[in-house]
Amino acid sequence: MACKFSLEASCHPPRKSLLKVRVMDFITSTAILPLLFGCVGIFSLFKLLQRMRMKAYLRNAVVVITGATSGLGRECAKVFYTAGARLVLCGRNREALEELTKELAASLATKVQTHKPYTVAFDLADPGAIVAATAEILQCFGYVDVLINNAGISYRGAIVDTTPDVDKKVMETNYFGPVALTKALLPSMIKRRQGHIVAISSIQGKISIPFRSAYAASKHATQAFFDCLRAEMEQYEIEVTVISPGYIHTNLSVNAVTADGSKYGVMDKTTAQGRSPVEVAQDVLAAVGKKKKDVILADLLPSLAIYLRTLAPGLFFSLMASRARKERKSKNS
Ligand SMILES: NC(=O)C1=CN([C@@H]2O[C@H](COP(=O)(O)OP(=O)(O)OC[C@H]3O[C@@H](n4cnc5c(N)ncnc54)[C@H](OP(=O)(O)O)[C@@H]3O)[C@@H](O)[C@H]2O)C=CC1
Ligand SMILES: CCCCCCCCCCCCCCCC(=O)OCC(=O)COP(=O)(O)O
Repeated sequence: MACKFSLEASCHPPRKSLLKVRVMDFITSTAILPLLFGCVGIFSLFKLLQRMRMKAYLRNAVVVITGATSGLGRECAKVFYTAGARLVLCGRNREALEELTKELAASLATKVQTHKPYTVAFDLADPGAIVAATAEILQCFGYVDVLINNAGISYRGAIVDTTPDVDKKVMETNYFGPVALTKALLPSMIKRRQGHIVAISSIQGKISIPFRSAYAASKHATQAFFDCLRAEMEQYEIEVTVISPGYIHTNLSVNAVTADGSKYGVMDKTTAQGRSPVEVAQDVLAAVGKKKKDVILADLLPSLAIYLRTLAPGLFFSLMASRARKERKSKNS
């Protein structure tokens, strides 16, 4: 048998192409090619099955989305609607919810059957309103398959200037509200031994940056609560997904509250340069469909910062202190 690696040609091709010829020869003469095709085939089949399972999971599922009036929540409404979910859209602005419902109904038909969303307007900072909203949802649908705790408010300010009322407002909206809504829906999920709770947290649920104390605290608390919930709900087969995005191009910074309680009203550069909420909503849909437990949706730097906080906290704290100095300086100049 001829050895494939011997140099047979009398006219020597250049070194690089010779190597190419040898590699190609090796691939075609061994079992590598069928093996490669086999692996690609198995991988594609796995992906196809995963996609099919994901679609079946969300089709006709009762999905409650808070903060559906704008930004990420609005885009989540669109992707879950297109996936065939039976939506319950929540927010404080009833008109914006109705407008979104009309927009969804007018959107192009998809391959799956879509359902007219149901809307419930309530304030997450009002515990009584949460109880009433839950009762309304359960009376209408009987159960909830997926709860997406997306609504939230951000904050900008120095700790020394911030009134306790501002700290409370941010914690009520971002932490106590979602916790109360989740607890109100849990008994029916436990009874069915089925359900999925999603929390839209933030990179700031993993690391704290200066002048975001109330926001970062509320998101750290969110991460902690839903991590505990995941462990406690495993026995009932209830899924818990915590999603931590980096900057998204929404009105979050415009709607942020400042140290004295007034509206910040500015579209920050970081927010404006953030990811498109349409793309982030697609990632949320995929994370829910794949029943992921903890997902970071951010660029390399924020993701590395999380590791730095754990592996070299001293260095991370110095970087944050320098960031605070710089921010203070630019504000005073
Ligand atoms: N944009 C970003 O850079 C990032 C955002 N996130 C998170 O994504 C989530 C969505 O924010 P995003 O879309 O960006 O911001 P938006 O300001 O566009 O949306 C916030 C939503 O929350 C709702 N909301 C606010 N306060 C309350 C309340 N008291 N009761 C009920 N609903 C309320 C608002 O509805 P309404 O005013 O009608 O009540 C609105 O629909 C938040 O949890 C945020 O922390 C995470 C990382 C980055
Ligand atoms: C090994 C090298 C590591 C280098 C790490 C350097 C440290 C860099 C710090 C990066 C900080 C990133 C902060 C990201 C914050 C973020 O994405 O927040 C998302 C939000 O929730 C936005 O809300 P906001 O109201 O603050 O706009």
